[in-house]
Amino acid sequence: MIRVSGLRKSFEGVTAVEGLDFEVAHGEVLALVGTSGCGKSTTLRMLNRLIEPDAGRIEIDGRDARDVSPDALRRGIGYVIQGVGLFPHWTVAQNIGTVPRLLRWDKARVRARIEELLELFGLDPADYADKYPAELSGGQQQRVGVARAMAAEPAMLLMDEPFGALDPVTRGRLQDEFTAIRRRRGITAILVTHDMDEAFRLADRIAVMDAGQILQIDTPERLLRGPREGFVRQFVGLDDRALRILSLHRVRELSRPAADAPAPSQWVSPDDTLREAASRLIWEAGDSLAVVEEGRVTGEIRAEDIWRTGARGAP
Ligand SMILES: Nc1ncnc2c1ncn2[C@@H]1O[C@H](COP(=O)(O)OP(=O)(O)OP(=O)(O)O)[C@@H](O)[C@H]1O
Repeated sequence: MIRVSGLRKSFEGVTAVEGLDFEVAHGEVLALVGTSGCGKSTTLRMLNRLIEPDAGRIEIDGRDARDVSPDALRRGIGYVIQGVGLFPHWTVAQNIGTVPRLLRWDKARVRARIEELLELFGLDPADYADKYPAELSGGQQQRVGVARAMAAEPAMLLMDEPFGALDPVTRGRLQDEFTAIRRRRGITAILVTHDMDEAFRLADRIAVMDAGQILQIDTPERLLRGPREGFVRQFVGLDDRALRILSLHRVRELSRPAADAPAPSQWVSPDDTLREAASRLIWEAGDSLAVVEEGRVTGEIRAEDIWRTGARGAP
């Protein structure tokens, strides 16, 4: 658990962060969003003491960050930065093994962990472990960067635009991998992103920042339904808020019972979002769709239920 209170930082008289207070619970992902220069990266870098705050307190799992040496702190916190920052003269395996080696894990354990992470991120260890960063695509490097940050199973991950500068397909795939790993393992993370869709997709809560302050910190759905200020309204994009709310919910939440049958030609899976189901219903001009798992109908989803979920005042 991370607890930040009264955090401040200025650079030569320019205020970067002004009186930040927030908490991140164990297993929670918090996204920091806001316009360029609002203090997101400075906030992250104070958490791992790459920048020392002018005032305020950072507590990580009950310990004041000032009482832990910067090196020890960073070994316990995975850090992913935009542009990856892999060591170019080290292989993929050496890059991923950096922190475990610093922590003096024995060789076999380091090797096993590297293989496990490469597999988790869809990179076959036999093909990739001994490659150098320059031999990988940008998306593969980015995956290795995230794998490296997670290698020593840190209590916390700080991610600064980890999936930025990728094509939408690769970004989507990495976001899905991150979500899958989170479900399996649990990850406590703070994610800086410029992409609101990414924040809605990955975060449990979102902090909207402006001029070094947090204007509102809330779950994606509460931000969409109740933005408290003009800036937050603008930032979360109210024009398509109904659709954004639908993308936060899954078909399984609204699936009604239906008779067992083979899958018809048009169907959705329980893990599809309501937004995907709505899009398909509009396309098919239908009122309902079969919910299918492993080739059999397991339920039915109705348009009226979906519309109600996206409506103003829905619970
Ligand atoms: N080392 C530094 N020296 C001087 N000013 C700095 C330094 N680091 C950040 N700043 C200033 O502090 C403010 C906040 O910067 P920060 O990088 O935290 O913003 P950001 O929200 O992460 O921006 P972006 O989205 O563009 O990455 C900016 O005005 C920036 O110019």
